[in-house]
Amino acid sequence: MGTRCEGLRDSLSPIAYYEEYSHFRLDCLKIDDNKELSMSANEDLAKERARCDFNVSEITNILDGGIERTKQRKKIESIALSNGKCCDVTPEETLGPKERYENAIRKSCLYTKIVKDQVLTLTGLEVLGSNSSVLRRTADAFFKDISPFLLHLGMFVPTIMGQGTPEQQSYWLPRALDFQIIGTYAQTELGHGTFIRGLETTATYDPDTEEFVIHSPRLTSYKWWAGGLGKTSNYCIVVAQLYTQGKCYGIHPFIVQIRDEDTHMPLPGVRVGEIGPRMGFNTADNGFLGFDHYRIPRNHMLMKNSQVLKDGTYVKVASHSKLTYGTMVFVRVMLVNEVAFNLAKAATIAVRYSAVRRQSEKISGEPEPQIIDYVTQQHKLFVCIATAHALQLSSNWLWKTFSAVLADMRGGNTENLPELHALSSCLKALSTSDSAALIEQCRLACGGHGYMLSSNLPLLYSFVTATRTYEGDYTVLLLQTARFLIKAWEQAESGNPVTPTVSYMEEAVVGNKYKWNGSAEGIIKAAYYVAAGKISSSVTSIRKRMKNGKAFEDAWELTGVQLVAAAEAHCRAVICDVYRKETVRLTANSSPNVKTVMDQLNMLYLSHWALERTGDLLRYTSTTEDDIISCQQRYEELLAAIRPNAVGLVDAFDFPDEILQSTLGAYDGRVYERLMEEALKSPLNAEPVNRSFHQYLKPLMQGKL
Ligand SMILES: CCCCCCCCCC/C=C\CCCCCCCC(=O)SCCNC(=O)CCNC(=O)[C@H](O)C(C)(C)COP(=O)(O)OP(=O)(O)OC[C@H]1O[C@@H](n2cnc3c(N)ncnc32)[C@H](O)[C@@H]1OP(=O)(O)O
Ligand SMILES: Cc1cc2nc3c(=O)[nH]c(=O)nc-3n(C[C@H](O)[C@H](O)[C@H](O)COP(=O)(O)OP(=O)(O)OC[C@H]3O[C@@H](n4cnc5c(N)ncnc54)[C@H](O)[C@@H]3O)c2cc1C
Repeated sequence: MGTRCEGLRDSLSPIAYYEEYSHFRLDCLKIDDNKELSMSANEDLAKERARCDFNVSEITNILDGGIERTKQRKKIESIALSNGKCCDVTPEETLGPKERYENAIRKSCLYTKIVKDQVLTLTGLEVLGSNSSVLRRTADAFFKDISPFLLHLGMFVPTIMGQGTPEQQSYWLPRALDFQIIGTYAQTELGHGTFIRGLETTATYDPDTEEFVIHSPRLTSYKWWAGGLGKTSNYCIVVAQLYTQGKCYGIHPFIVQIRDEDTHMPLPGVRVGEIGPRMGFNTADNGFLGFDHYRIPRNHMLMKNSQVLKDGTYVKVASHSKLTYGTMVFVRVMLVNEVAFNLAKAATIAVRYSAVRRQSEKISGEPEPQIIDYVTQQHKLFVCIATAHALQLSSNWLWKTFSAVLADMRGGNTENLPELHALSSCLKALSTSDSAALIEQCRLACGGHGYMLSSNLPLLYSFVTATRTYEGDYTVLLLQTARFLIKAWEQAESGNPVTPTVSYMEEAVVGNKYKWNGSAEGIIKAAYYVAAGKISSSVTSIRKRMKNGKAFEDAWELTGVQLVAAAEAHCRAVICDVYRKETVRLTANSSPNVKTVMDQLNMLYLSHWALERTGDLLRYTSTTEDDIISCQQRYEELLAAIRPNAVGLVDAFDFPDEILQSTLGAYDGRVYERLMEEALKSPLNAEPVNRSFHQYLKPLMQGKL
């Protein structure tokens, strides 16, 4: 679909290509076969680029984290994309389930080989660290849906790194990084996903043989969902209840071989398969897994945080009981970046398409405007660009926070873990939920063509909406953050110091109402006051319920709706704050126009959320109706100010066409030509008359059925 992919069939024009693969002439579709479909770029998009008043690559560099990182990313992308093998001549989505999976494996192996042979030599293991987002982004040129290797790199390897002893790491990591073994992360079971203390798979230590016996006692204990488990992996991390010397010590991670390394047959005592069609992830062979008293060596328990000695003695090593949950925290941090990137893709597609698409008349008889000139369209789209920036910058900030806490923990200090857990939980929840909603908004903004799979918007949505559920459901994670907030509120009330991300509570506990001020800093402060107000209301409700005789757990449960809203408000304030501070910091040395447009986007985001939460502002601050009116006016002015730079802003995300994989979003804007080219690839167009006509339609129509 992108320029390099076209190279695969360079010798054939689209019409000739179609005729080659079909058996009837294009005049059936009423296309004049003397004319080529237009190969020239769309003029409206060219005009948009000409009117953009800032240096696009400056913003690209900011989003990448500096000019050197942009260069590095482009180098990796060009290595991976240069041979054109990433593209499918037959669209992935028109294949049957087996062929899709096989094709995904073919491409995963191809991509892995490119990474191993060419990218790793360039970056070293950095590619899995700070460059992993580049690896992830580039992978999208190979897969429209998901690679079956995602869990291997995304969770199997990180779990060994985070939960294995140095000896275990030096044994397993070289094999895993070289893809001699492929693994996944099997935690969720049919019966339990959220409540992991309730998992039912058991790992019972047998000191006589120095082995663990892994067992699935009932149907609900079957592992369910792990990506790449159904057909691809031969190893996996299994999270199971550890029993030794007759006592249960709770859930622990184990490395379990499930298939023969040579034949790939499931090993005796292992029952493994794929879970069937899903809304998305259909190339990721998500699987089920059960064990019948299956034995693994003692040293296959990942023993960094706790150990079982040869005689069965249990030894706790870690200073914090939740360190076994470390991989989940890591992935939640990664996911903020993941969804920012996917939202940026959707925004690019929808903004470019809106510059190409013309519809209706603003003034009777006048030419039809580009749909991006409707203010309602700008309202739908510009917040998507701003949110992609907000989440990208928040994700960089969260990564730094995560790295600092990790460094502390290496020195035995787990003091900041609760704050990291609270932050990563709510940022994961809000970023995935916002991104899914806004990607759907981008699809709606593209009208009927947005519904085409070839636009790539439906697949982006089906992927991102899953991120709201996996790695901790939205509500469940916000309730985790709420636990932290309520405790912090009580600390602040009693005059004790609180941690940096909740320091706003120290001022807010006094109970004064904040007077609205429409500056960026004023809106952020108001957002913190809204959060404080909601936390305070939740505390009051819990206390009232307890005063009326409820136990704390019941009072908490009954206050759940307010607690989730409080955690949401807290997280929104944090995102607004981080987005503002990072924008100011990162544009300090930028050219004036870059500074201006980044500031406009930031103000748009802040005003958007102020307007979305007017009820809260009126309730928890001294905001007046006049303040809301001026905020609305400012918001509309910002839409108009951003409009001329909209295409430049999405160009700054710098997605090659191969990564966007969209008929509507390609750089040259040949939307209609690409839609037709893709339609012509439909298997139903491979013959003029489908056999069902003779089998069913004709007998029906002739009354002979
Ligand atoms: C070729 C391909 C190229 C690819 C390129 C590779 C690039 C890689 C990047 C890719 C990035 C991502 C890809 C990943 C794809 C992932 C797919 C999906 C995987 C999964 O879904 S795995 C399964 C995840 N499961 C969950 O998340 C379960 C959610 N549930 C929980 O986390 C917990 O059960 C809980 C809800 C937190 C409750 O736990 P628990 O009951 O034990 O705890 P309590 O509620 O009683 O709380 C007690 C106490 O502990 C605190 N606490 C809880 N969790 C943590 C924690 N993690 N850290 C610190 N503290 C924690 C809690 O707050 C309480 O504290 P308090 O008592 O209040 O002080
Ligand atoms: C595409 C996809 C890929 C996945 N990949 C993996 C993988 O590789 N490995 C793996 O181990 N798992 C994987 N999972 C599983 C995933 O982690 C879980 O589905 C997720 O954690 C949610 O758990 P659940 O399904 O048990 O939902 P449930 O907990 O049953 O949630 C159902 C509803 O109940 C609500 N709820 C549950 N508990 C509470 C509570 N305490 N308070 C209030 N409300 C509550 C939730 O908010 C939700 O609305 C994957 C899931 C998906 C969709």
